[in-house]
Amino acid sequence: MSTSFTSIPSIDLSPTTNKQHQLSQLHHALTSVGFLYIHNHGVPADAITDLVNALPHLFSLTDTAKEAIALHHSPHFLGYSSVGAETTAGKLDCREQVEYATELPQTWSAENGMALYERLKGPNQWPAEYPSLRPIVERYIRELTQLGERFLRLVAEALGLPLPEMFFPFLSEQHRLKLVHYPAVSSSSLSDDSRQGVGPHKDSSGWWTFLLQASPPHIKGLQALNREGQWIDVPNVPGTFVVNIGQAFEVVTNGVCKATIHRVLSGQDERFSIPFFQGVRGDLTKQEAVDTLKEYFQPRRQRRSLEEDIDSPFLKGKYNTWGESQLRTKIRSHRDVGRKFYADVYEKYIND
Ligand SMILES: O=C(O)CCC(=O)C(=O)O
Ligand SMILES: [Fe+2]
Repeated sequence: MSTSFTSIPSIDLSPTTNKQHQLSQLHHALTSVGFLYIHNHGVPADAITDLVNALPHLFSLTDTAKEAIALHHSPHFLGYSSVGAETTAGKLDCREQVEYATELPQTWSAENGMALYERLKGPNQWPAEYPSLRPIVERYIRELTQLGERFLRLVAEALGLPLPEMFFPFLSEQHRLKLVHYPAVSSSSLSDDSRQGVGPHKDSSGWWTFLLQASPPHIKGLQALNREGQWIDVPNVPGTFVVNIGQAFEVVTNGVCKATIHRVLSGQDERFSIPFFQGVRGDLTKQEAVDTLKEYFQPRRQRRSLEEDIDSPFLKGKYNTWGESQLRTKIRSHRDVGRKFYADVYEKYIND
């Protein structure tokens, strides 16, 4: 569990910053907060502004154009989904989104014996009405892939691992990017809990999340939960990414680095955001995740069981690989896609 932090630390990634100070700040953020900002991150400003400027245009495409790239056309769960298509913590979220990923060919086929979760990898859907979007998104994914690797080296150092690339073998070749639009709601009469943009959750789809808040700083919404049960605002600080731990990283670090619960409240202004989910390799097994780096991560207190202390559906679930656990989550959240492309396993994943 995260501590009773009341603000989110910010780490300077500049190569010229004081290294000792940087690593000790990072260590604190990793083990006590689970949420941080990074600045001087090295991603070129125009790679960011090009994408930020694209979002209002993308989401103002016609319903027909959005339908043409809808998620239900894609066995890879890539594409557009409309407001009300997702629930989190048992309640409907209020956001529309387009999901992209590292552009890959589909190599899975029913005949070639590859694991079914390999079918999550495949090509994106690009809107014909907005051809200039593709190079902008592809460049951004490339830049964030590199940022993710730079950051992971520093994390390994801050956590005292002997080699900077010790987290790399857990990564997938596929990272996922969501372009998200929270429409404005008339919120004057609503309590915080009823303005659900996205409900309370830990990031379950990746290793680390790098989030770009893509609306002006006065537009709030993102909040992280501390140990006292207080929601702490995570405002948009220009020039930063918000970085947070995903559930697989929590497992691999033996619960020493926690994935912190967060949510988004909708407001009277629309809001845009862009989370990048660093991908985890599909064939990673529970055993491997738990054992590989265990010697470096001793929990601070005695625990009765691993599952008690590490709150991870992957660890608690029936399925042994990360890939299968992800596929199950995707099918359960987007049942139309599941029924259409994964008929053989649909019932199993819905009812297990
Ligand atoms: O929109 C945001 O600021 C956060 C979104 C988020 O937490 C998510 O999509 O996992
Ligand atoms: Fe999230």
